[in-house]
Amino acid sequence: MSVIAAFYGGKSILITGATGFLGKVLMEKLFRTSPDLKVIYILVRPKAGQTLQQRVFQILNSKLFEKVKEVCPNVHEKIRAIYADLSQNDFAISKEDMQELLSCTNIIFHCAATVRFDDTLRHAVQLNVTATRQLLLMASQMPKLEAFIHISTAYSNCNLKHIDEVIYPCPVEPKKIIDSLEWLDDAIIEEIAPKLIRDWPNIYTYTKALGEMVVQQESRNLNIAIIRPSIVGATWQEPFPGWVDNINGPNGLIIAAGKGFLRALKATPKAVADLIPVDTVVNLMLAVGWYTAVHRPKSTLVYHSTSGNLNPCNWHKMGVQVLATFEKIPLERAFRRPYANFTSNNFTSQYWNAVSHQAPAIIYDCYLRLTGRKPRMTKVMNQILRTASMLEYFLNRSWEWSTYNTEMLMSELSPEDQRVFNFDVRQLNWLEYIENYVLGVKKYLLKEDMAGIPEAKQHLKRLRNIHYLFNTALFLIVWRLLIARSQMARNVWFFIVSFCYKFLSYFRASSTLKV
Ligand SMILES: CCCCCCCCCCCCCCCCCCCCCCCCCC(=O)SCCNC(=O)CCNC(=O)[C@H](O)C(C)(C)COP(=O)(O)OP(=O)(O)OC[C@H]1O[C@@H](n2cnc3c(N)ncnc32)[C@H](O)[C@@H]1OP(=O)(O)O
Ligand SMILES: NC(=O)C1=CN([C@@H]2O[C@H](COP(=O)(O)OP(=O)(O)OC[C@H]3O[C@@H](n4cnc5c(N)ncnc54)[C@H](OP(=O)(O)O)[C@@H]3O)[C@@H](O)[C@H]2O)C=CC1
Repeated sequence: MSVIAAFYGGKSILITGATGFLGKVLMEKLFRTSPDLKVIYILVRPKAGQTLQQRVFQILNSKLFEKVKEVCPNVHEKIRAIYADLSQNDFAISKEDMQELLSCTNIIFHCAATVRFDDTLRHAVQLNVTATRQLLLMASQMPKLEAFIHISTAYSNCNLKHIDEVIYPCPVEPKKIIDSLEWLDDAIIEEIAPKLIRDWPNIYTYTKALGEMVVQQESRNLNIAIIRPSIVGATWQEPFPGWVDNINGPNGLIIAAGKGFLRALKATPKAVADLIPVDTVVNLMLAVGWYTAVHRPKSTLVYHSTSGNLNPCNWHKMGVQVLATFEKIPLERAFRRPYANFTSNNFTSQYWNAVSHQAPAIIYDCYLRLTGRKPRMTKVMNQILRTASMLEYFLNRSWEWSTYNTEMLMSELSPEDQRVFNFDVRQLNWLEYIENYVLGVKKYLLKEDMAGIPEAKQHLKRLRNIHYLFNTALFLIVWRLLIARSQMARNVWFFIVSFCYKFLSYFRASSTLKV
């Protein structure tokens, strides 16, 4: 019997960010392994014209929750969606709902955040810092609270090379930033943002670092732990391999590569690709929730959920395997054949951008114009290149994250818990994982049918023929122009033709002699 699964039985659990990538996998695992839990409160806002109930209905009826429905048929009754907007005062939660949350919650998993790298400083601080402070304040008024688990990121201190499982101070106090944002106008905030974030690469990682400081400063007597995942990828094993549902991080790049839009990337081939499967992160979160509540460590413990120091993979290996999978299982209606080139050199990268990305997009848009359609490829290409350039910082560096706390926790688990809540990334087979990941992107994110694979392969063959035809035509045109304009080109051409002629004559003569 799993000790951790039993621990969550009968508990009231509050999850923020439950509609996000990590949040959904967390809920799924909780319902599947502890179907006798009392209730999961989720703080949700209406979005994209959907009410709270519609959003919950959609999640529970998704493929991800298929297994849950078998083990926990009354899952609908155990989930309680509470209207909340984390960027508002008191989260805009009604008095009755707040009362219920304060009096009943046993465990909090705080996953909500804005993960956009280019968000405004005001919004990112509101979500990643102020909302964390507000939630801690709420937590301090919860008499039954046993543990508060805060999800940060392994990149919150990416301005350092070696990162320990400790909270590092930020140069400016979070409180000072929160206070000043109250009276500064947006234009001034955006002007001072680059000065504030200093050597952090973007607003996201900076505000996540501030969020950790807030956790440390406002922890009062609470049992708190911080989890820092690196780049969270598709599921490894549970509930099934390869599940993924948004275009963040690697996912967008995998699609862009598979569709033949992205054929080169400014990345250091040997740099560590620190991906961590989402189910591994969730297993660690649940183990940390149990450990923090039951063992009550004296200080706030930080746990790294990373793969680089235990089972490293690099971008080259990852890129090669992504391409190998596209050979077997191509995406439908590709723009060009998938091809990949990792380069860390600025000049080469700009060359590839011009030749492999911008030129084909312009040519295709000309074709669309000529055939009376609206050009769109240049816009799509620019968006992909913008995203790729935002991720460049992470593709050209390696970090060392120590994992003492994570390994200590692993050794504290019973063999059964180590199996049910496995977060030992040493057991991960990268080649298999990446293949399932790419397959998952095709099936669950792009919703492409496997029956369409033969047609997709046929389409790639046609693209290859077009490519050869195009290159031959280009060569002939360039050659014709050169011959017409340059005496030297004519001389070279004359030399090549006469050399070939002499070689053929010699070959014919010698074969006649042999006979
Ligand atoms: C030898 C082999 C060589 C191979 C060579 C090469 C080939 C390559 C082979 C492949 C190899 C694989 C390597 C993988 C590398 C991975 C590196 C990852 C590093 C990650 C580090 C992460 C570290 C930190 C980790 C963390 O700690 S946390 C999480 C990380 N955070 C992020 O990953 C957010 C980033 N992104 C943004 O910050 C924003 O995306 C931004 C970028 C500003 C754009 O922003 P923008 O241009 O505005 O575009 P969007 O608004 O995003 O969307 C644009 C359009 O897509 C639509 N759309 C948005 N969503 C969705 C959605 N769900 N579902 C459906 N559609 C959506 C939206 O509707 C809009 O459509 P439209 O309206 O135009 O029609
Ligand atoms: N994905 C990754 O690679 C990594 C993620 N992390 C951390 O993990 C956590 C979860 O990330 P992930 O699941 O990927 O992110 P998602 O973007 O998928 O999910 C973010 C969640 O936060 C919610 N949210 C955002 N703004 C508000 C708001 N104003 N009010 C209420 N809810 C809000 C979203 O709700 P809605 O659906 O309504 O938008 C969504 O549920 C974050 O803290 C992130 O920093 C850390 C390392 C890597």
